[in-house]
Amino acid sequence: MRLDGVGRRYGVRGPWVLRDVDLDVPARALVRVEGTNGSGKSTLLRLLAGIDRPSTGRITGRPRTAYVPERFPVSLPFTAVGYLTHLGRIHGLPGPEATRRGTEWLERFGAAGHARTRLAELSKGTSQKVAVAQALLAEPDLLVLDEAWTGLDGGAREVLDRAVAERVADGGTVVFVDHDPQRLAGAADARYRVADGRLLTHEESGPAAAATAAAGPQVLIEAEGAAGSLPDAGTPQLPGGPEIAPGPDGTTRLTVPAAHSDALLRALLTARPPWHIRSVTAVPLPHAAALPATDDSPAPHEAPLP
Ligand SMILES: Nc1ncnc2c1ncn2[C@@H]1O[C@H](COP(=O)(O)OP(=O)(O)OP(=O)(O)O)[C@@H](O)[C@H]1O
Repeated sequence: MRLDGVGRRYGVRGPWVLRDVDLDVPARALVRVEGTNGSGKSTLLRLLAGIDRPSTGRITGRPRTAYVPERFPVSLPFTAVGYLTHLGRIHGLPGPEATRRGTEWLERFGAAGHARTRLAELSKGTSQKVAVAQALLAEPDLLVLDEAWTGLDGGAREVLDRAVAERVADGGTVVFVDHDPQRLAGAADARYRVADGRLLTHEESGPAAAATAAAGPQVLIEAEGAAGSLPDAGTPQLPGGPEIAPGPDGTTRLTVPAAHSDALLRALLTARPPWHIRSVTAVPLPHAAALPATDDSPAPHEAPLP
């Protein structure tokens, strides 16, 4: 499956929760997604699970997918096994096979005694076992787990850890979010972080990367536009978290690490109404002044944009 230029905002004027997400979801892989509260992890997982659609961009090549949402709809009028049979049929299984697999997963999770209990009467932990079982019984090619371990007892967490490993061993892909940084520690094939509306690889987002970006080359963008046209102006959601200062003739000067300048330019140019870019200038590194000057030192690059 592939995400190309995917963005998601809630409401036509809402702030962008995700922007410009390009992602190849590999086959046979365990993928961890991290990020602070409210950064957009669940939003990304809903897009990956296919239960929400991007506001912009495209998702192609969707495999057979199952999803454990962050919140389970407990008010549905089913017993646990009735619900699992129903969901199994939605996943394309014949009814008796869906019931067999559902019952088996309830047994594995130590919840067989609640097979005939109505969903509304289940404890939170047992509801979560049912939520996880409905996804596992489908044996999907892509399994999306949004904090699926939360509320499970220790034994059930181990069963889910094993089930995830089995899915990947069978050639599936599991994408998960979990608040415990030790969850499946060391097993993930890829790690991503949602930050400032962007999806970054673990390497791009680590403290070392942040420090390198901050200490590395900076770019000064001089632009003209209506402050109100940038929904995220002045918030960390603006790519690269630029330093913003008034410039000459009513312009605004935005300084960002060079690694984020393209993303910031895109944000300015796609704002409504769009900003006009006056100039983009590489800022010399602060320690450059301490180095002996040479005649062939590169001059700061200054490039007015069309
Ligand atoms: N259905 C919705 N309607 C409006 N805004 C939403 C909706 N769902 C999420 N948001 C907003 O999108 C942003 C990202 O939310 P999301 O739930 O994706 O973050 P998260 O990283 O999963 O957070 P948490 O770690 O707290 O679960 C938040 O500002 C949230 O308020």
